[in-house]
Amino acid sequence: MSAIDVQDLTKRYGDLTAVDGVTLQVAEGEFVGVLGPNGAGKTTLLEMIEGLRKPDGGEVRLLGEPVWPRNPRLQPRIGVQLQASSFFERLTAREQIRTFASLYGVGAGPADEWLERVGLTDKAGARVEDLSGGQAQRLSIACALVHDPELVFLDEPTAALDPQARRNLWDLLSSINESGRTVVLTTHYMDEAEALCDRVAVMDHGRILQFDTPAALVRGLDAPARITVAPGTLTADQAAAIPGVSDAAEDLDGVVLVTRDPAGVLTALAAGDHLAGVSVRTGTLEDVFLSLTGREYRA
Ligand SMILES: Nc1ncnc2c1ncn2[C@@H]1O[C@H](COP(=O)(O)OP(=O)(O)OP(=O)(O)O)[C@@H](O)[C@H]1O
Repeated sequence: MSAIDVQDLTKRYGDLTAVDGVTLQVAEGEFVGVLGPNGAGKTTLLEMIEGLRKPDGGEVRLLGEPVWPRNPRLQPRIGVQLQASSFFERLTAREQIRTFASLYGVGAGPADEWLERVGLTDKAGARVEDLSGGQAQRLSIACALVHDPELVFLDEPTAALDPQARRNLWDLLSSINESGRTVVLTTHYMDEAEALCDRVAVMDHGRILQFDTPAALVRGLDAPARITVAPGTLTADQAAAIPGVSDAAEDLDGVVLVTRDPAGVLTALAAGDHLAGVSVRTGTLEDVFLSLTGREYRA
C-alpha cells in the first residue's frame, strides 16, 4: 500500500489552474520533495494532500484512507507543519508545544524533549510572538512531530533559517525519515532536495514535470561534464586537442573543458601533469529544471 496515493488532482482559482491533474504515489518510508518556483502550486497541492483544502477534481488517499471529507482516523497518524501564524496566542514555546501534545494525548515529557531536539530549550519560557522567524519555524516543526506521526508534511521548513540551522534541521529530518516515517516537504532549494530526498517531484505551472530520484533526473539530462583546470595550466587550444573534449574555453576560473568522457579526459590531464586545481561539475537539479522548463531556476 502506498503511504500517499494522489489521482488526477486539480484545483482552480477562477481562471487560474493552480494544480493541474496531478497523479503521484509515495511509498511508506520514502522522503519526497516537491520542488518548484514561487506560484508553481506546491502549497496548494500539499494542502489538498493533507486534507486541508477541497480539490475541484481528483482524489487523495493517505495510508489507504480517503482524506476528504475530513477524516478523523487520519489525524493522529499525520503531522502537518502549520505556519507560525497559526500558533495559539500569548503562550510560551513550552506551553504551545504542550498544548499541541495534549490534543493528541501526549504528555509534557515528550513535548519538552521535542523542544530540546529542535534547540529551543533555552527559549521554552519565551512567548511565541517574541521568537525569531527561524525559532518559530523550528517550534512549528516540533509541534507537527510531537505525536510521532507516521506521515509528515512540511511546507518550506527551512525557508527562514540561517545556513547552520538549515543543516541542523536537515539532520533532524533525515533522522525522522530513517526511523521509518514518510516525509514530504516542499522546497525552493535544489541543494536541499538533492541532499535529503529519495525522490523529487519537479513542479511548475500546477503540473509535475518529472518525479524521480535526484540522480536519475540528472542522468536523464545526459548533460556533459565540465572540467575546469587552474589558469595558466594549459591553453584553450591545448585543452581542445585532448581526445574526448568537445569544447574548451578560458574563463576567470581557468580553462573549462566540456566532455562526455570525464574519466578519459582526467587521465589525459594527469598524464600531462595538468591536474592542478582541477574541478569537475556534472549536471545538477538546476540543469534539470532548465531543461524541463526552458527557464533558469528562479526561486
Ligand atoms: N486562495 C487562493 N486564491 C486564489 N489564488 C490562489 C490561492 N492560493 C493560491 N493561489 C494561486 O495559485 C498559484 C499556486 O500557488 P501556491 O501557493 O500553491 O504555489 P507555491 O508553489 O506554493 O508557491 P510558493 O513557493 O510561493 O509558496 C499561485 O498563482 C497563487 O497565486
